[in-house]
Amino acid sequence: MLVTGLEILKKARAEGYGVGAFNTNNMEFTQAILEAAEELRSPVILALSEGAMKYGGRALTRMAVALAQEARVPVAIHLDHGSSYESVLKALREGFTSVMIDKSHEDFETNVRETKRVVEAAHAVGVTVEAELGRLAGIEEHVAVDEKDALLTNPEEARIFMERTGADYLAVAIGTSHGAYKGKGRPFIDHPRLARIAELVPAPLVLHGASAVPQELVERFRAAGGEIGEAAGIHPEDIKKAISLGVAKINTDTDLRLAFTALIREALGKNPKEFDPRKYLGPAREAVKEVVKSRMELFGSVGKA
Ligand SMILES: O=C(COP(=O)(O)O)N(O)CCCCOP(=O)(O)O
Ligand code: NA
Ligand SMILES: [Zn+2]
Repeated sequence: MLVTGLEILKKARAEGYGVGAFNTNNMEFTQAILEAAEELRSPVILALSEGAMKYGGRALTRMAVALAQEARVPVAIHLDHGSSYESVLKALREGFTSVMIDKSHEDFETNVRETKRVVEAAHAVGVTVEAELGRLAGIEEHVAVDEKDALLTNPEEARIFMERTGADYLAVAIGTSHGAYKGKGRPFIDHPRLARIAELVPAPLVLHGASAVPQELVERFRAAGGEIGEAAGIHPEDIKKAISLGVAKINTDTDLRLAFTALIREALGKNPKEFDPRKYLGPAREAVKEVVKSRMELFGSVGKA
């Protein structure tokens, strides 16, 4: 059933498990994510970025909303990284049940003002809001303390920010970053900072840049002809610890992209004569579904629907 992001995340934080927000840009990812959720009886958040909205248009948004309504588990349709009030209004008009307004690159007062404006509009139509405070940045070990402070979420600021904006859940910067290169070896996660934020912010917390970038997937991608450098993601133990400290929404996009692309490269390499897209998109879809299921197991959302 189609529900708001807060309906899913409030329960998750209260009961100490995480729920995956998985990005989709097409039919195969959407099917993989929803099938995984139904098979594991897990709530799930289908995340569409502005790039996805541009790429998939009405075909994507109508499919996502319609399938979410028919789903036998709670599903929220979420605008990921909404960059403007106008972009959020478009998502609200498409029937989204969760919207992110990301003004984390602006100064504090601008972020508060813009986020508050989106909260008023979204709440007026029963949709819940994710905001962001702090700069997503992979923090290398040598980075000076004051530089880390400038980038990562300040716990006291987070409390004031949530009280002044009325946002429903908060994306925090604690060392993660988007993409396949999150830092050398085991990327830095500032768990003590997260614990302080969670003490001051009762709302569900959101972890961006949470993909694991597992080495076996990186190797498989390379073996199939893909080129990728020194890739590293967030260690499963860091995800579990973050959930135990108050993270309720965990964003995964890179791992799905790697799995999908590795399988397509393999299928095309294995059979140069093949030109039926179902023969390479189908196996790729299955690979995405397997990654989604393993993430749900890690987050503890299996059976929580
Ligand atoms: O936090 C994340 C994903 O983190 P990850 O990269 O660790 O999976 N996200 O918010 C997903 C970002 C998706 C960006 O999509 P476009 O390319 O369309 O702009
Ligand atoms: Na988001
Ligand atoms: Zn993100």
